[in-house]
Amino acid sequence: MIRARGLTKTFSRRKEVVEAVKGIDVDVAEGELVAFLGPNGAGKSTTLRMLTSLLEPTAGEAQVAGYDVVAHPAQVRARLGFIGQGNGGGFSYKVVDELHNQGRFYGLAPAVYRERAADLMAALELSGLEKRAVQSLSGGQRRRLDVALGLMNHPPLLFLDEPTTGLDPHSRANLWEHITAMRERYGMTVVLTTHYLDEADSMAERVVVIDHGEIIADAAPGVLKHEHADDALTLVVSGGDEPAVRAAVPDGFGEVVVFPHDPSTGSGGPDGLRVRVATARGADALPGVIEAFRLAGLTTTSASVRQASLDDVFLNLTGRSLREEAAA
Ligand SMILES: Nc1ncnc2c1ncn2[C@@H]1O[C@H](COP(=O)(O)OP(=O)(O)OP(=O)(O)O)[C@@H](O)[C@H]1O
Repeated sequence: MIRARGLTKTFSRRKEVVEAVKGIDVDVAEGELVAFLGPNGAGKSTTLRMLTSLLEPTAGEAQVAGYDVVAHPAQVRARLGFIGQGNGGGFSYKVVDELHNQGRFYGLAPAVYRERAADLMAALELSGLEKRAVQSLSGGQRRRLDVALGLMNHPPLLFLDEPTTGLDPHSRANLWEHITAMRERYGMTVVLTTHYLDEADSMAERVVVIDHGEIIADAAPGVLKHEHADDALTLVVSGGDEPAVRAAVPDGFGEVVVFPHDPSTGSGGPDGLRVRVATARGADALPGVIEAFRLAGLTTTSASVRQASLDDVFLNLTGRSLREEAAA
């Protein structure tokens, strides 16, 4: 559905030159749901705008839905829906008029756009809001209207630029439910950008991590975490000192950190130690560590596994925390 090679965008303004996208190669197969994940300014929107033919690349090429984005922008646009960061709906228009106008824009016959608008309003829980002015909708309703607008031409490919930014967690989850339902219903390929790590992790089948205009990783979230980050086991042990604990950790594990245990915050007694062990597949590895400790005469009084996150992946790849950058 998408094939981009060496896609590049350089903005020049006065003396400032910004290399927003630095020669990315990316393929998206029909039916995939792909999230572009990266910090602010990474180049996600610029990439999307090139792939939707809204912005001409400085170099490189991209075929989208079978057409070259530079040579055949009209054919590309006819085959995609694009939901940008700003709200598409005109503020004072009524919801239903917005949808009908969109249908007219795509050259649909009145009977067709009326039926599609009614259908999409029902599917996206907008029924009853037909006559409401767009400006009176809640943030979540506005975003669902944006999705409806993007789907009026029944596109085989849908692009969403940060669809859930600014929504509360409930509205974000709700919008995701609708996006996945719409995708199944229309068999669409979906490409979106986000800087919400949890969202990319739980919802996307494939995550393309983009930083400083370059793709630095591209795989399923589980694969990224397995390849680029470790789970962390935390055990509280007693019956031995730090050297004994370190010696008891079996070979093949990652970094081992030993802290004095604070008995006021958990089990282990006054002589307990808190041990953090980095490892792949933490849940599977934990029993082996507990058994190795037991054989070394150590007693494990509590244990937990923290699974690697996409933030760990980003941190290991870039030395920076995406979570902290997003918060900043
Ligand atoms: N029209 C423009 N003129 C000059 N620089 C631009 C322009 N558009 C984007 N940029 C710059 O290109 C870089 C990439 O921006 P882009 O909007 O693609 O990032 P992003 O990953 O989508 O970020 P965000 O999550 O904040 O939307 C940034 O440094 C940005 O300031």
